[in-house]
Amino acid sequence: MSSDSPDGSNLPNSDHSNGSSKRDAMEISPGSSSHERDRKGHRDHRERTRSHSGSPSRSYGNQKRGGSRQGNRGRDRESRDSLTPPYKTQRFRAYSSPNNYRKGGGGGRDRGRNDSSHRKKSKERKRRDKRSRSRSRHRSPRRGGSSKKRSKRNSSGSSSSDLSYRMDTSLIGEIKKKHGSNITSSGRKKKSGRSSRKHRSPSSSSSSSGDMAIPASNGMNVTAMPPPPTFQPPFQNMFAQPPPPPLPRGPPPPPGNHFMTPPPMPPPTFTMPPPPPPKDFHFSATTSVTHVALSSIPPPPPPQMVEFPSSSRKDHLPMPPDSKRITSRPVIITKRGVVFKTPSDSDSWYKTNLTHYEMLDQIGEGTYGQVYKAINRLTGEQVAMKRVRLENEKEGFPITAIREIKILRQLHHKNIVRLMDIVIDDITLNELKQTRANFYLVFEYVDHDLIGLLESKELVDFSKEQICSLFKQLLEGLAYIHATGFLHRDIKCSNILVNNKGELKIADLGLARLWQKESRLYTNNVITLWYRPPELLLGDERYGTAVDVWSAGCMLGELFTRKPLFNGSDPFGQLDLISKVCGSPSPESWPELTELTFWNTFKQRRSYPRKIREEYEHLMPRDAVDLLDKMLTLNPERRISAKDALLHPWIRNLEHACVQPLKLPQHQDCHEMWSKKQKRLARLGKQPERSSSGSHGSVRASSHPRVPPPPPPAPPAASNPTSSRSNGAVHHQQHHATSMPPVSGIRPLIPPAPPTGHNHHPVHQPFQPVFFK
Ligand SMILES: Nc1ncnc2c1ncn2[C@@H]1O[C@H](COP(=O)(O)OP(=O)(O)OP(=O)(O)O)[C@@H](O)[C@H]1O
Repeated sequence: MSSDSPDGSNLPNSDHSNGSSKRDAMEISPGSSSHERDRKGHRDHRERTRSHSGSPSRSYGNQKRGGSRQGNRGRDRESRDSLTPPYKTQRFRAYSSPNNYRKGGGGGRDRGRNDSSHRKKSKERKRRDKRSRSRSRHRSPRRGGSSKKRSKRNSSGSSSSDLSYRMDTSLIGEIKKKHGSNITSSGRKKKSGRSSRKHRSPSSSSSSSGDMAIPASNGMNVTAMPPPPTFQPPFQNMFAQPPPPPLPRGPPPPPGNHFMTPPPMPPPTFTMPPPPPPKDFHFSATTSVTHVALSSIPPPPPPQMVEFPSSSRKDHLPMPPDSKRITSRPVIITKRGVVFKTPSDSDSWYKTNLTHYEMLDQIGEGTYGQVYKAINRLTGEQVAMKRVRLENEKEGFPITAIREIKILRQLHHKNIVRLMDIVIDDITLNELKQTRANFYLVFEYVDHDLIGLLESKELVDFSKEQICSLFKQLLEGLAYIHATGFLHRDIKCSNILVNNKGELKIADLGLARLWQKESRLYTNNVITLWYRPPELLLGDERYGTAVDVWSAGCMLGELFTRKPLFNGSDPFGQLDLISKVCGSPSPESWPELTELTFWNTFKQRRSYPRKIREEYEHLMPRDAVDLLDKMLTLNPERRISAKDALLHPWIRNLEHACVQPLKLPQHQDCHEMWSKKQKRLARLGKQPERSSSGSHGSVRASSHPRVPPPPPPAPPAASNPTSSRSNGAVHHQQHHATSMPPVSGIRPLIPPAPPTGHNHHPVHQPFQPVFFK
């Protein structure tokens, strides 16, 4: 049985504790004063002594006299009744002042026993205890404070009293908290009166100071806990009572009355004058070594007052726009040791909240929320706001969003979409605790995405040079991502944005992650199926930047053909489609193939020859086909890198400035969601709607002449699934346009709730990027 547990949890065995708890529960009433409790303590001790010396029945005889209820303190006390005699002595000493102990504790007052041996024993114990007490008073703080030593010194009274004292103090605080401060103060003062005067030990003095220091509202206040009785502060003299002022001397006695007048009192003398307290030392009743150390720490600088644009809502911003805080993290060091400078534009972060944005329309539906077009009311700038739904409280902030934020903050390139800010629902901090807030990633607004443009054949036509220019931009962005040590892992047309100036931006880095060659395994379940490379389809988990190059290669073909190259409906179906054009994978050209998980499962009955050139020569320039061939190499080790692709003759020789500017629809923003909606309407035989975002909402409507809506796109050829992307059976099925009312005037700030029954976590079909490595 361990008797020295700091929290006392393992003090008694269960039987004893139960019994004694019950017993004690009947002894002390909640309103009983500590004086009463002290008396009870004496009684207890007497009873215990009796019980110990052979009359157990009597030890329970005082049940009637005591109160009825008691909290922890009583339980703690009672729970120790079952302990061995030495422990009992300790316990009792711990709970009673030495004075009380002398009065009632030693057994000498046990009038029920007159045998001399017992008296002798009691006296001996008393003496022993006295010695132990005097020893403990002079013990150094270290000894007294060492729990290790304490646990060894099982019979040492000081350690136990130290422990019990702490418990006692905190429990008193608890009781005070429950019943008011008048419960213990008086009792304790009374109890410790004599002993405190006599010993002036920290324990005794702190009993009163402790009472005063413990606020009634917080009984467990650690700082208010007085030092243990055996604790001697290092600067003991500093804590000595200041000398009393010399007594006022009266006028000199008249001569002749000397015998009547008492001699003037000499000023009190001190053998050791109290030294002045050290500089910067703030005395407190609980001062200890720790406090000395703390006081030597320079105080923190005073908090800076920061001006928020909207002071009423400033508390719910993720971080205050304290410029000092932003400049305090000027560089980001990645695992690879790549150092990025924090961009200068990050200074503008966290300076806005949702009230600063006017939501115009929904333009996209993402994996973890909707994307809205909005206008910054302060600057008039158009932005795209990607809503991050906190659907599941347990899951917290989606990891994909965290990754996207983290990575985008490190990527700064003209061909990568710029993350401008993060804002939160316009709610107070209290509301935030109760409800699930929405976070918004604020991006620069880009007018179109590539899928929206490719599907709007009537509106957009690309020349070969324009495609080359776009593709070069894509490669530049991708080469940058790879050079900085990241994999995008979701390159596809809907994630490639193009603005009206013809600038391409890579978006959606929700699946991106840091990549280290040969370092570890990554999840295989990434990249939308149609853009997924063969190594992933065969279960490779040690892939690299080549996966993005394959996806980009698929996009190159798609830019010319305006339809997806390989639109399989499952991984093996996808692999089959790839094999028909790129040839069947074979260990001859790809030796590592046999090590891949699904290689044995994927047994092709037919072996297909490679025929990329034949397939695309008539659709693309020869050089472009050559690059396509290099990018769609089955063996990832032999696949061209993004960096090398930029050196390919078809790309290298292109000058962006020499390319005819893209003629993009200014009246209509072409995003995937809008495009899908048009197709749906066309299928239903309805007149296609103009997207509100296309006219830039009500804000910019007047600046753009309205043109007649474009004719509905031709219905998809359902018979041939590979003939058109718009078959839609597999591709981007997850993007359901919500029925947003057309914009008329300023839209409400809070975006509409997602439609009921809608899958809030649309995923790339048919795979679901759930697990990340
Ligand atoms: N900065 C932007 N400007 C304009 N439109 C954007 C912007 N960002 C995203 N979009 C539109 O929103 C759509 C969805 O955005 P995004 O792909 O980033 O979300 P997601 O949740 O990652 O979607 P997914 O599940 O398809 O990966 C895009 O296809 C695009 O049409």
